[in-house]
Amino acid sequence: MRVGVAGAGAFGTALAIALGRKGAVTLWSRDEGQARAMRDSRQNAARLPGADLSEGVTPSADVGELDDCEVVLLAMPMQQMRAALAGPLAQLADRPLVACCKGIELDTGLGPTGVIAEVAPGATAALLTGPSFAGEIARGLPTALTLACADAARVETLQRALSTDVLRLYRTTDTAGAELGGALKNVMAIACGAVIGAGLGNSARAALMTRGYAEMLRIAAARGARPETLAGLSGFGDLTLSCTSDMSRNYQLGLAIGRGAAFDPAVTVEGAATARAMVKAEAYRGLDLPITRAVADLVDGRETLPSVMARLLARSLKEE
Ligand SMILES: NC(=O)C1=CN([C@@H]2O[C@H](COP(=O)(O)OP(=O)(O)OC[C@H]3O[C@@H](n4cnc5c(N)ncnc54)[C@H](O)[C@@H]3O)[C@@H](O)[C@H]2O)C=CC1
Ligand SMILES: O=C(CO)COP(=O)(O)O
Repeated sequence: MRVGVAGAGAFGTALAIALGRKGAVTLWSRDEGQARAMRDSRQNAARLPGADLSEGVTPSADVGELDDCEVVLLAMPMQQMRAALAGPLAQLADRPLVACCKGIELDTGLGPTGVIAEVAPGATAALLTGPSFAGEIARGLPTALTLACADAARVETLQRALSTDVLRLYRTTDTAGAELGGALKNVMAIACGAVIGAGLGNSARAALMTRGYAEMLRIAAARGARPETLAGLSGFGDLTLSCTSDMSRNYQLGLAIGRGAAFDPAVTVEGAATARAMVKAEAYRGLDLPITRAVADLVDGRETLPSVMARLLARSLKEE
């Protein structure tokens, strides 16, 4: 199956490299200069320096080159996906589209598959998510991910097409669960980074991860997602990775907040918009989301870490 990857950031490039080791992959960048540089150097120096493009990868800025791809991975940030789908990628609306982003859309409260269903209703909407760092995938290190698609037959075909000998995909039809796990773990990673950055300790981080997971389960239940999906790679797995690794950009933003340090606003940090989206979304009104609300307050500078911590610690004692 010929694979297209739309979006030549760190993750799109890493997935193209992994899949390009077993077949033909078109890696589409919206930037002609970047596509040319990748063709010439066989690297993506801007987003994934040091990783060689594998043999099967053809970089291109011509969206027409995605036409003969039977499946296209959408590897741009969550808040950019709607515009990309409605714009240059509109011609791909008749095939499986696999979102590779993690987040909740700020304007609508939808996850990635919800946005695909709205903008490209003729496509099969799927999601690839789970614990993985682009640099490690590009190096061929073993990685397990969740592939979610409501169409039970289609998800099996895609699972075979997108797995390799070191990239092991597990499948589920619970798209809501998979997208919530991937989106919300980023919010919790910001919270954990802030606690570590401020020197509040590993015990506090473990508490935040656990109570954050409880919050994720409450949100999942409100959206009709299956709790066992949250316990899998896309939820618990990715929560563990992002809340404990300083390779995570969401965790790094948290560290900067905790240390009172500056953070480059150009870095892709999905958890900030997701925290805002969760607080804003009508569907979650009335849910007890203290950590998500705290992260939204922190990233928007409405509250300082000491006052957020004081608020969390002053909550009434309750049953676990
Ligand atoms: N980097 C990683 O290790 C992982 C990233 N992800 C997810 O992948 C998604 C993308 O992240 P990264 O690749 O790391 O970000 P990145 O910052 O490295 O790259 C984002 C890319 O998206 C492109 N882009 C933005 N808007 C676009 C549009 N409208 N049309 C086409 N391309 C567009 C940019 O030009 C850029 O190349 C995020 O949702 C992230 O959570 C998931 C797992 C691992
Ligand atoms: O999603 C990721 C790990 O699974 C990458 O994390 P960051 O986006 O926080 O870097």
